[in-house]
Amino acid sequence: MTLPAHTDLDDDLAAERRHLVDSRAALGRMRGRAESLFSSASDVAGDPFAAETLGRALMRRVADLADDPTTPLFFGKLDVAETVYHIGRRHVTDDAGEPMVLDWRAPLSQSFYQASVKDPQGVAVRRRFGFVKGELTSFEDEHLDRGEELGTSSRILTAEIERPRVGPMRDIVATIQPEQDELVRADLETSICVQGAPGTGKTAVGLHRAAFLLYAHRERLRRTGVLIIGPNTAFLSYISAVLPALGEVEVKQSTVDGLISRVPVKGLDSEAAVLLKHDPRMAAVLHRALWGRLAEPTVPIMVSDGSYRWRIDTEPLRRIVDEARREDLPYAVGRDRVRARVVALLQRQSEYRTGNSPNETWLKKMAKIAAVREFLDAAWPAVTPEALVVDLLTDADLLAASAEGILTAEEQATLVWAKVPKTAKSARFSAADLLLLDEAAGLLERESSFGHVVVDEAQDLSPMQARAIARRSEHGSITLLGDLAQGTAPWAAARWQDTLEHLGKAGAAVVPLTVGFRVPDVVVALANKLLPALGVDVPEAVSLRRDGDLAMVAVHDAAEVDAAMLVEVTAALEHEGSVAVIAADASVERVRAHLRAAGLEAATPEDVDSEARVTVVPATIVKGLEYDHVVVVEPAEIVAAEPRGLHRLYVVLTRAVSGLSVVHAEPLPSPL
Ligand SMILES: Nc1ncnc2c1ncn2[C@@H]1O[C@H](COP(=O)(O)OP(=O)(O)OP(=O)(O)O)[C@@H](O)[C@H]1O
Repeated sequence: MTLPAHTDLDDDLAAERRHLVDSRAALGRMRGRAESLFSSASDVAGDPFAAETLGRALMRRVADLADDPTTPLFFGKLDVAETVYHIGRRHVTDDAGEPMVLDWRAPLSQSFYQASVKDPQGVAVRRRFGFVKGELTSFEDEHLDRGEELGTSSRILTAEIERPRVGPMRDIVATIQPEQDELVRADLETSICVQGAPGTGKTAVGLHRAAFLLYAHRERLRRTGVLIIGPNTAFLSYISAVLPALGEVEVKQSTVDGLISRVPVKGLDSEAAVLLKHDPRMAAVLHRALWGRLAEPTVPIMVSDGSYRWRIDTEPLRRIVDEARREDLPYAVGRDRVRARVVALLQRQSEYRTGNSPNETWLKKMAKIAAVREFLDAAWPAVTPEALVVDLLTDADLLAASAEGILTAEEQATLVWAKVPKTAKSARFSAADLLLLDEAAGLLERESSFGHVVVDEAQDLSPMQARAIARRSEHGSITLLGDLAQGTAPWAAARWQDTLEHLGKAGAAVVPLTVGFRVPDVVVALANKLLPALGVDVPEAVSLRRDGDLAMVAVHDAAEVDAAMLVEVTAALEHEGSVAVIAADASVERVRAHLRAAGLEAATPEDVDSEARVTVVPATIVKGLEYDHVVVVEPAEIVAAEPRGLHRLYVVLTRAVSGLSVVHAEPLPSPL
């Protein structure tokens, strides 16, 4: 590549810096205009309601235009057909409305991520900018028209990947890779499943796709909403800053448990009961238990409205119930439908007899009148999710009838509660019961559907959890992100197709990501030794990172492990960036105490804004997180702690950005 003469380069840099200053000033004016519109909203709008609505929209606009001096307004530039376009986190226009910076999500910006020598898309030159503490300090050009292309050897990309990690996750808009961009910009109707090795950017892709869809379908998604589902609260706090940094604040983030928590958890299940309650056969059992409540009408309805007496025979009543049953509506909707049809029959009789249509009051009265209510309570009884689940788990006969041919007698016995609660409301539901309650609620009434749902660490979804998500994305699309090799739940998927089916998105394509941006190749090589033992068919990761250190520290005695850990932590603190000690859950407090005794107060993984540089993380919480330097304490103990311990160790070994130390007294697990 030929570099321009020294002075040209300086001139160029100066011009770009001027554009940065001008763009910032223009953004300030945009905000000023929005603010003055906001303060005069009540004069412009005709009535208080309109003023309120307009005010809210303008307030949002003012917030949208906030300028964060620590993030550069643009990070790239395209030279297309003699016109230049700066690409940044948001649109900035000058006073005449001409673009000064294009939003990275705009259609034209796509070429910044996708243009290549082979397919230049009209781009003559692509420029990437380097920043140091918000100051524009350098740039890097690719003259695509002269056959220059840097790909992953871009110095600016490398610097971004190798930058020390501190605090919460950051956006990657400046360096999204072509295969990531394709997933980010997949259209709203398309559901996709991304299988990617650790650190290939699955989480990043999911979050950027949410931001992209919100930009491309703002109105629709503002109405229906976008939901991000993550494995635990530590993970949610780790990713919580990414979307706001991209200007998107109206996205709901939750765990599956948070999504379905309709009652407080007070009960505890046996391991066998937990497994069963995550099994999709429970959906079939609940379905049968609910619809088994219907009973054939055996007595006619006889009512009087004060002036006349009306009668509906059992035959038409039977027809009404059968018809509604065949319509396959949610149970509670079906019940309302039956009531409405009974009232319609009474209405017709009244019209026939009196020659007049009865009024609203009459219709309402008939809908609630005792005879109609009694008929409904017998033929199509009302039920709550709580009552349905309590009945099923406390009434062995009902369970036997509902589970016949679905669950074995032994499985049924596993489910039955020893104590019958006084009322359904006072029942001590377990965490797994929440899944049954949610399933029951979904049988009774339709859930409202999000426009788009991103599910991270999806390999750990149980079929019943997937069904809970399916109910909330029935009319929307999903982005499913995960790695089968990192499946640690007892029900973890072995094939994506199964999960997709439970999610109601069987047609979604499974797309691999294989380029790793986090884990250095020496560390990847160590973790990859575990892959053959994990029983899944996934492509190995290829690391972009040639830097990075791996240290295997063997000590002779378990009593020396903590001291060796402290040596590794102290050495890691000599370098920039975050340090994590990952240990089996049972050893976390011991490790923390040892650090404290040495004067090191360690943070917890939930506390992403902590000043402490060292975090102690239980092995079961570390999924999805990353730290510059990771010290793993006693891998054998991590493996022994749970049935899928080797999968857990694979997760633990792939958290390091620049260095990994493995401290052990026990022999390493055999694949290593
Ligand atoms: N295109 C990119 N440019 C720069 N950094 C990137 C890029 N893609 C991913 N990264 C970085 O790589 C790291 C790993 O990304 P991410 O957490 O999204 O991976 P993941 O596939 O979800 O990992 P895991 O399987 O461990 O959950 C993050 O620090 C992320 O910012």
